[in-house]
Amino acid sequence: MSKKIAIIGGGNLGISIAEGLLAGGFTEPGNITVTRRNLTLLQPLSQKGIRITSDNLAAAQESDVVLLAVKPYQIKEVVKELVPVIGADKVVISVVTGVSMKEIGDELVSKGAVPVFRAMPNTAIAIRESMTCISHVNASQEQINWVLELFNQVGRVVVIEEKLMDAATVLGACGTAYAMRYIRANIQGGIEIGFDAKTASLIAAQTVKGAAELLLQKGTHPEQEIDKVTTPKGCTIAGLNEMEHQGLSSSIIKGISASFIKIQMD
Ligand SMILES: NC(=O)C1=CN([C@@H]2O[C@H](COP(=O)(O)OP(=O)(O)OC[C@H]3O[C@@H](n4cnc5c(N)ncnc54)[C@H](O)[C@@H]3O)[C@@H](O)[C@H]2O)C=CC1
Ligand SMILES: O=C(O)[C@@H]1CCC=N1
Repeated sequence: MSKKIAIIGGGNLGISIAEGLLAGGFTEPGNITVTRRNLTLLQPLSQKGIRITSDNLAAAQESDVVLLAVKPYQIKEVVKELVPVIGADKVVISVVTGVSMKEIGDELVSKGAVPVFRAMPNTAIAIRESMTCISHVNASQEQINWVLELFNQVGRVVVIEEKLMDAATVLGACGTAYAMRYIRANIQGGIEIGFDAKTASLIAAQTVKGAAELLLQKGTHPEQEIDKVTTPKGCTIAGLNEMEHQGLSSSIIKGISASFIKIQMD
């Protein structure tokens, strides 16, 4: 029988997850409940048959899987609220940045060995192109398989040690924003060299998508693919070297480190 899923915190990510599960046909709309305090922004989900409510307790009680998608500073209050209805028969999945499975488990200690997962997806989950990193504790192989299948439905998934979860947040979740900024810079450059914004956007986005698919489908290394493009004395290497002279790779590496340090500090 299909599991019922409660997404607690229907914001950017919570809504994207609900949309991705629906788009992939992973479960029927009626098996998904999304909660937030102000329901107005959840109306579009409701129109697709997803249940919406501001009642976290009822949503969790009626569900087999409780997916926590609130902000880090909100999670302890939410988990405390849900303690009466969470037990070892339920699966808790947290997508909350920087909050460990132990911190969540400690709030549930009175309920025994509750299966807790951490999942770090990104907003591309809405179109089933997420990269999701998963860690877990107290979970059976069946529960692990189900959670992996859930996130496989909405992109690619990899199991990691929890100690890498902050790094996963940066590379795999913040990474969507980094990629968007790179694409936007290409659009700005494209306009400067003559394209209208719409054409520049199409070319820039598809070119980045194609580059990523080359790596994902062929399993090659970026430098192998770069060598196929950089004709000797050609225009590509002239532009690429100028970007490196301006600090392209170094700025990205420093930015990733800055995001990581921010998580570690919070
Ligand atoms: N946005 C992203 O790309 C990613 C976000 N995350 C993590 O996911 C979590 C959510 O992030 P966003 O969706 O961006 O934030 P958000 O602020 O858009 O969503 C949080 C939602 O939780 C709701 N909420 C707060 N307290 C609540 C309560 N007591 N009961 C019910 N709902 C409540 C808020 O109304 C809001 O809609 C954060 O912990 C974030 O670090 C992780 C990976 C990617
Ligand atoms: O920026 C943030 O804190 C969250 C975590 C990853 C994406 N958004």
